[in-house]
Amino acid sequence: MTPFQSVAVIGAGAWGTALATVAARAGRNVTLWARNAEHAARIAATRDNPRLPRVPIAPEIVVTSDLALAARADMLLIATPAQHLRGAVNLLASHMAKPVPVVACAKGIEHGTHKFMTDVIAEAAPHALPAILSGPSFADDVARGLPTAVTLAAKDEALASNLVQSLGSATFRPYHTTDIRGVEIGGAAKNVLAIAVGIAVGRKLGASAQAALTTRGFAELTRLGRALGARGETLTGLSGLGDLILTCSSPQSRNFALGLALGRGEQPPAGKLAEGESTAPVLIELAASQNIEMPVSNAVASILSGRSTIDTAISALMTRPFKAEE
Ligand SMILES: NC(=O)C1=CN([C@@H]2O[C@H](COP(=O)(O)OP(=O)(O)OC[C@H]3O[C@@H](n4cnc5c(N)ncnc54)[C@H](OP(=O)(O)O)[C@@H]3O)[C@@H](O)[C@H]2O)C=CC1
Ligand SMILES: O=C(CO)COP(=O)(O)O
Repeated sequence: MTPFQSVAVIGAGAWGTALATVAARAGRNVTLWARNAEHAARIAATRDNPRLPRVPIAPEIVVTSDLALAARADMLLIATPAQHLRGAVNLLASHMAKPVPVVACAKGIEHGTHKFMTDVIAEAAPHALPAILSGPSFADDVARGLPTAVTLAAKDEALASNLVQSLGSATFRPYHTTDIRGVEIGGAAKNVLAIAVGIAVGRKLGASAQAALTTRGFAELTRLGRALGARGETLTGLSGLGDLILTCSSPQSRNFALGLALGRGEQPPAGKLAEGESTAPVLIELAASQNIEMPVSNAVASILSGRSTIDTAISALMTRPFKAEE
């Protein structure tokens, strides 16, 4: 029997709902927590979440807005947006009676502190056992049971492996690692880079430009990862290169779709969370503090803040001094 029989998912958005479905398929007793009591009641009654429409929510998943109930689970998955993760874990911490694994499922870096998600968990809930789950996985694909593989990292290898045993199934295949930082960097940076590639595609710059930007984006993600102690195999693995490839190649990605709209000169899709928008300014601050060059991410941050037009940013990227490829 798995050491973690019950799972609570905190945050009933698209990803939280998909993860609740994953845990139920793996045979766990699942609670899905929504912060809004009315939303929780509606999802519980209709077994449908407007944030992930047309994906039936299994009857055995308990949907609630009672945080004390959710906090009783053997493991907790936090699926809020990255900038709300601290607030959610702060609330949870007062209900956590014993040290339980708290798995960050958000992709980003906290504004102001430059902290990655597991560091935020460790600060907000000192008794938690922080972990992170990330990789190429669209909520809709995952919830529909399409084959998906991700990375799950915790400091302790046995814990990471037990978490994998608790969530894995024939359609959802997590790989474990102890390289928490590597997993966090890949998930945060790929969203910013996907906006860049979306812009290029929206501007009709061609398939060659799409491949070049994705590859040079990966080079800067790797540079930052190495500087922060990430392992090469994590950066080239599912949560790094894997998620970058997915997000930089599909309009199903909200980050890519945001870039696409910007590149076409259209209004970005309304009400869609694109984490890269929040991550871009903090990512380039973090890179600058480490003396790491991230020209593609810088271009995205400049465009989003209005400091640069798209055409100026593209021209600046293409006229940088020639250099050796690394
Ligand atoms: N969607 C996807 O395919 C994937 C998403 N992710 C990551 O998961 C994270 C969440 O994304 P996603 O679920 O798609 O986003 P959504 O916009 O679909 O949902 C976000 C959810 O978070 C809830 N929320 C916001 N603030 C808080 C808070 N303070 N406490 C509790 N809940 C809160 C919202 O509640 P309310 O409804 O009340 O506003 C909403 O239900 C992001 O970091 C994203 O990068 C990772 C992999 C795949
Ligand atoms: O993280 C994701 C896929 O791995 C989801 O990507 P978007 O947030 O860009 O939709």
